[in-house]
Amino acid sequence: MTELNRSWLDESCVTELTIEWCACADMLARFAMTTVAVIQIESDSSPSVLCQSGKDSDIDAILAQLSDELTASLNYTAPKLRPKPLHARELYYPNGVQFGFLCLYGLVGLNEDVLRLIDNTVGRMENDLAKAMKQARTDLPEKLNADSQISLNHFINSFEDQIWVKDTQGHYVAANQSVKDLWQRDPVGMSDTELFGPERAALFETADNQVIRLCRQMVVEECADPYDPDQKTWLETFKSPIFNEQGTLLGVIGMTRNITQRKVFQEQLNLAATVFANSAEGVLITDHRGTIIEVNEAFCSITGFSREEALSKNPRILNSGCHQPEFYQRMWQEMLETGQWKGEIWNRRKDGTLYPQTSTHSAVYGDDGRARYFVGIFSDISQQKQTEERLEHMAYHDPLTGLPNRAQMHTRLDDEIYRASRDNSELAVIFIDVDHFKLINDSRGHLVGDEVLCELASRLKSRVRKSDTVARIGGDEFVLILPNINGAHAAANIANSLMTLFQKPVVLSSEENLNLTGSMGIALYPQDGDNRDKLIRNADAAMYRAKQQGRNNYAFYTHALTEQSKAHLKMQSALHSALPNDELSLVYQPQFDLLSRKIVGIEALVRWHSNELGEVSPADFIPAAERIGLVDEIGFWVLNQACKQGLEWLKQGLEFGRIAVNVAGPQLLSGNFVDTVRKAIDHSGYPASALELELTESFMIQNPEESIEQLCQLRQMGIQISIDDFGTGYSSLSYLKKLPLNTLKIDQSFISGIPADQDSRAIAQAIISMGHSLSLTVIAEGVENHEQAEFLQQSGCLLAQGFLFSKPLSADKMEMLLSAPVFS
Ligand SMILES: Nc1nc2c(ncn2[C@@H]2O[C@@H]3COP(=O)(O)O[C@H]4[C@@H](O)[C@H](n5cnc6c(=O)[nH]c(N)nc65)O[C@@H]4COP(=O)(O)O[C@H]3[C@H]2O)c(=O)[nH]1
Repeated sequence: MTELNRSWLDESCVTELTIEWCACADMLARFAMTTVAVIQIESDSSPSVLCQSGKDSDIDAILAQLSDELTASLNYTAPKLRPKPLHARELYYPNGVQFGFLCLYGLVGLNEDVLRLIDNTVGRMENDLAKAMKQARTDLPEKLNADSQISLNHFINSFEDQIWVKDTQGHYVAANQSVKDLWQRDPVGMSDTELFGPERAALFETADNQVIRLCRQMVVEECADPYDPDQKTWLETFKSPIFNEQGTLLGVIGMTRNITQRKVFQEQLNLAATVFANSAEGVLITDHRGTIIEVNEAFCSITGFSREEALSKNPRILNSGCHQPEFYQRMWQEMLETGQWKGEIWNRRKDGTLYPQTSTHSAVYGDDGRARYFVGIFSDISQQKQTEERLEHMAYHDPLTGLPNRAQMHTRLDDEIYRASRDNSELAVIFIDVDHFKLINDSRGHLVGDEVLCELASRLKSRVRKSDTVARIGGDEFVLILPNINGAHAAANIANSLMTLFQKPVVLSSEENLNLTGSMGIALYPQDGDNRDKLIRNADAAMYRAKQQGRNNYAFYTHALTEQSKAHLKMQSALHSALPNDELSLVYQPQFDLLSRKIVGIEALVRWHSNELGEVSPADFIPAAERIGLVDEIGFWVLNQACKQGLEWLKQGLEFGRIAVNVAGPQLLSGNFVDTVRKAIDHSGYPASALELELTESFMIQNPEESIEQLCQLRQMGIQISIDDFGTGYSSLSYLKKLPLNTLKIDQSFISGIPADQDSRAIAQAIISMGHSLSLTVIAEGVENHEQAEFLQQSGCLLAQGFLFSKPLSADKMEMLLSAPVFS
């Protein structure tokens, strides 16, 4: 409190001093023979003359000069005033604040005596100022209380905050009860040094001085409460300088409150802000309309959107399109109902890549109970998902070969059984065991064993369809699940082809070759077991039988199936040599007009006399040829042969109407059937109008599109089209109308039931009338007796073939028959 010159003195005190100092001034004026004045400096008003002796006309000018200087000085900092008169001495309060000047004007000379008297006078005056100040300090509380109905003490004691007043000397002159309670003493008369020690006092004083210098209220956050040993208490003090009506500084008043709680909140807020900013989890905050109002750094690094790009957008910018709208509807509904939603979402980053995240969305409610904000906290769980997938893969796969393990095989088999039962289809389970694998392991070591297993795994995988399962269920045991298998033969075919996988030696990394064999067991669903355990058990049992039978073999669960499939396989392999070995031939069965008894047509039927197997029925080998892809070749041979033979007979002048040749469905599906037929006709020179092609009804129904177009082309060539085995395929009238047909051939299963079976009779009659209504020729096959012929004739079917008239004949015999004019 050094610079500012404000009076500590009230009016009565000033009057007293004026009286006293006037006498002093008079005495000095007389002794020094000059004019003496005491000027009081006040910062917020003009300097004033407190007392004056003698007369000096310059006094007004001097006062004006002082006033200008004071006004020019900033912030109430009093300038070191040096009035113009010859001699002036400054007057100070004991605390160093300047009170004013003792001025001597028109001084003739300054001798030692005058100077001593001046010193004495200044000393006396400053002594008076000190006394007055002391008195003023003592009187201050009473002064503050004066004329107040509510006493100041009442007033300040009613605050819980600590209120105190210090004088310009830094002594407490007033304190409310709260101060006394907290500090456990009455601080009045004491200084901060006495109360808190010099260090803390210095801090307080610095703040006090600053308040005084700025001459306005300040808020100072002060260090921890000195009485708090843990230093956890924080104080906030409003400090303000106190001035009297004249603007003289009286001291400093302070109001201190405990802001520890606020500090704690503030710290928590700071902490939360730091957590928000530095969290590894992405955070986004939207307003109640769903507009993004804040995101954190992690949000930006996860999504790729900068803060500026995200703000004021809708979180839909992250929409991946992977979820249905209902998913988001359910999410919002749950959040609005419960205030929170937790779950996993697939989102899309700015660069378009998808990523999974776990999210917690929470609503933040306002005082009115309405959701004001929504906070979403999320983590990118791509890594976690990958780990989970890896773990799941490990849980369900064999680590050595990467194939599904036993657990996975069980699940897949259950699924396939369910599918097969739903679709009414069959499936096969094949159990494979490497023969003498233990020997390999023991003699060559486990590493070689592992190499063998890996090689086998990849061979097995490469041999089956994608929808099939190859599993390794332990050691050298593999299990194959083959859904949608078409019977035991198909399973046997696959088993056979799997056997060939063992034939090629395994080339080890040491470049050695290792020859292996395997044994397999096959169980079929549903015939060998309708559940997983039964199928596996039975396939396993079958595999043991294969081992017992000498290994390097496969076996079905039932012995009969094994034999049958082996026979089939044998037939299939023999079939490959049927054409090259010239083992095929044709026989011819005539077709008759029942009224005229004349031959109106001949059906060509293929025969196979296998060198290895003997006579094999076309009912067996034609389907086998279809399976192994030989039917086109055989069909072409039959067609050529029939055309050649027909031309031969025509050349001989024999009349036989047409030659009918059977066509297997796959021939039509091959795509170049029409060309094949054209080639056969062109090569042989046989007239197309004398050729009839027979297709089964079941094939035409299953493949209507493929059939109709090609049949139309054949018709255009003049070839007759007949539908074989009619009545077994449930063709509708409307479908039949679309087909370019000439003839319906009633299936022999209906003819065989005539005359005894009423249904057969009715069906035959219905077919006959249907054929006639469509203007088609109707012929019956498999007529074996007169009753059947009689019935057909009466029912309007006038064409027939069958053992009653003739069995299929060799070309020679047929020729003889054709030469005999009429059948009797
Ligand atoms: N029980 C009985 N059977 C009679 C009678 N009359 C004729 N059959 C037999 O009935 C079958 C008629 O041929 P499919 O219905 O076309 O049935 C044929 C046909 O679907 C197929 N097939 C025969 N040859 C060929 C051919 O060259 N190509 C094609 N794709 N299939 C052929 O093989 C099936 C069987 O032929 P096959 O054994 O020759 O048997 C012939 C024939 O010998 C009879 O009165 N009673």
